[in-house]
Amino acid sequence: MREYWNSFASLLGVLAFCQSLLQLIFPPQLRFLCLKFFNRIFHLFSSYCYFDITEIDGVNTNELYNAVQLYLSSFVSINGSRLSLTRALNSSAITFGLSNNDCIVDTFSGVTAIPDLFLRPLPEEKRGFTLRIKKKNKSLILDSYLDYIMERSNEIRRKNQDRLLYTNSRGGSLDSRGHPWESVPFKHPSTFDTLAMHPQKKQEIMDDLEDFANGQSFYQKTGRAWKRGYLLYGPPGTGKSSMIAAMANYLSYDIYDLELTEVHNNSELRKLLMKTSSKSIIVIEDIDCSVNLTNRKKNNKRNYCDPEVRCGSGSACGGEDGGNSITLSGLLNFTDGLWSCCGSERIFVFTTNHIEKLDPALLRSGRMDMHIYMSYCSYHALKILLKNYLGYEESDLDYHVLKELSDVVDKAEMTPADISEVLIC
Ligand SMILES: Nc1ncnc2c1ncn2[C@@H]1O[C@H](COP(=O)(O)OP(=O)(O)OP(=O)(O)O)[C@@H](O)[C@H]1O
Ligand SMILES: [Mg+2]
Repeated sequence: MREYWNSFASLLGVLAFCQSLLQLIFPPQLRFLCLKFFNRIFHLFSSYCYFDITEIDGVNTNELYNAVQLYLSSFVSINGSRLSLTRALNSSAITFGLSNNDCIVDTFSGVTAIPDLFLRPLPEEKRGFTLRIKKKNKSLILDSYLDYIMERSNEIRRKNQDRLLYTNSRGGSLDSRGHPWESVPFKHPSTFDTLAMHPQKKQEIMDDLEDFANGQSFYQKTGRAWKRGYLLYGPPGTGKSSMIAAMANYLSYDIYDLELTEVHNNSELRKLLMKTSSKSIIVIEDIDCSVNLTNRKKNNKRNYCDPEVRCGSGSACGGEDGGNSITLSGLLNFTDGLWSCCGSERIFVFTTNHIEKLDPALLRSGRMDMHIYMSYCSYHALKILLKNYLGYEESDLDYHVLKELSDVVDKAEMTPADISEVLIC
């Protein structure tokens, strides 16, 4: 590594010397021609090729430049003698960057040969980076290395950035950038540690989420869209919304809270879906209340004008796109159809207090992969609440008190929300 650095640095030194010599002796035009000539000679005999990644590409900003900048921040240690510090919008993390004329030698092991990659910031008047690759490795690694940088930078960005909670509560109107979603930083403190439920069930859900997040190759191999559906059901105050927040915090995903009553038709639903990003949880809360989703058979036999298969307040007819309400089939397409696969690594979560009101089509396996019953407070859940609110471990409590609690808690049919209120007082 050091070898490459030294040879490159000495080459730069020679070039800088030639340049200053030229400045002294020749007029600017001749100087320019000479430099061009030297450059040609240099590149002809060099075993490397060079790529400039500039900040601005014509009038557009260069996405690759930002990606490289972020990627390099993962290399630079705080011990460096001179570093640039940045903090991006919506980010709580500070990233480090190279200052001018510093360079980094990277090795990329995605291919058989280990290529020499050399990233160096361009001089200040032209902000950018130079990437140096051995000529013989150029075709072998260039594309895959750049893809790798883009992927890594997205990962770093996601890790550094505050997660966002999106809503479509403005109805169908778009913001100034043409986005149908509005967002605020997502700061819900619920985690799987604070969630009161049976530890075994909790672990099952965490394992399932983990498998999903790490399952890219499985989904590719089996030809399945990389998405997963969870249906959370149970009485009010049993932690369905808290579970969604815990999932998002566990996986570091954004949340899209879809307000179905604000969606006018199926095509609008599709557009909303298209504008969601990967690594996100798309939530429809209280699905039985937001839409009338019963009796899909009628939906199939009759037409979309049947008020029983429509949702929202409007009931004007007009087919899938012309009307002002969405249909059950539109919603099923949203979660399951071809459009659900635009983007990847997305989780759908539906919640309901009344699972019996939902159409079997929504419940069939494959559509909602996991049905999670959020129950009244059990003894195990109670122990977690006692720890959260009062700091009591099981060992801090008297055996008889514990026995009494375990006897009464199931019969009491109290929700974790009820018990939390009692414990706060
Ligand atoms: N399982 C739980 N673990 C920890 N806290 C809980 C749990 N269930 C409820 N709570 C507490 O009760 C409050 C309300 O819970 P939450 O909103 O998650 O319930 P919900 O099931 O979504 O209710 P709803 O059906 O009315 O939407 C939470 O802010 C949390 O403090
Ligand atoms: Mg809720």
